[in-house]
Amino acid sequence: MLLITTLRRLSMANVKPSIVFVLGGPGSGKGTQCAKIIKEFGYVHLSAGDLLRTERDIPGSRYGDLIEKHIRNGTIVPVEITCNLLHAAMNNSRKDRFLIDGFPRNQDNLEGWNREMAAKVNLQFVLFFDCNEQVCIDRCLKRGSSGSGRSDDNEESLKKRFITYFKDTLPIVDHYQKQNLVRKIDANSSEDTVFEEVKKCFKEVMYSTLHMLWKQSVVTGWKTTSWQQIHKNSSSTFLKKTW
Ligand SMILES: Nc1ncnc2c1ncn2[C@@H]1O[C@H](COP(=O)(O)OP(=O)(O)OP(=O)(O)O)[C@@H](O)[C@H]1O
Ligand SMILES: Nc1ccn([C@H]2C[C@H](O)[C@@H](COP(=O)(O)O)O2)c(=O)n1
Repeated sequence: MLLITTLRRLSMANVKPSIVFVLGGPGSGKGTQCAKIIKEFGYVHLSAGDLLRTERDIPGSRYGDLIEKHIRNGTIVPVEITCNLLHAAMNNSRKDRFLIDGFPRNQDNLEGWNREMAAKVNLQFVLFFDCNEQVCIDRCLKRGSSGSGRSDDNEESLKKRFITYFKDTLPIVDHYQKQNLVRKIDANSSEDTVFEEVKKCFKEVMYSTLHMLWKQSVVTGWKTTSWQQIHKNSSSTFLKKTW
């Protein structure tokens, strides 16, 4: 146990915040799954959409009208606004691991992030929720009729949001796929079934990071137990508590 805690500290010696981008169509379950991930694995959840809605609702915000126009039209707010909100939320949290939900959503988002933030963080992977369009639409309409209060949970906005998703967001997923960074999850089934897949994915990434750190510690001559011993000790309860 002590050993792995030490390994983790070593990993943070060179600290850059770790980021997982969470992408998928409107209603694919990004927010729902992020809520589960933070409980199990201790990340901070930052939803670009939520940050924009909060900014829109601040009385006198100079961006309020612009944000609302984009939300209703299903188009994407200029990256300078979204990236600043994300950056501020990361700084304010004082934590070092973030799920960034609903970003980057188009080429402008990607370029702005690469300009301002990419070098300051460690992008772990992109979690991509692959979900049938009609399943997503039904979920969002149900969310709207159950009182979400969202101005875009209606058929007209959803049509536009899906046009943006197919035209602008999927190419961003492809971009990261080419770098082998995408972990695709089938998001059509129940919340719990989807989460089982999500958990597998996070555990794989964590073990492979631990393994890399363990190999480094061996290279630098640090006395360690065998990898098998570490693997045996790092149960999922352990990962939940310490990772
Ligand atoms: N696997 C699932 N099965 C059925 N309903 C689900 C599932 N996952 C989420 N939902 C429901 O579908 C709706 C949309 O889910 P959620 O808000 O998590 O999606 P999202 O991808 O974050 O959406 P958006 O991009 O519009 O913010 C919610 O009402 C949620 O309770
Ligand atoms: N990177 C982003 C994320 C969100 N928005 C705007 C436009 C979206 O339709 C809306 C809702 O986002 P969601 O809650 O579905 O993630 O917010 C954006 O412009 N840029």
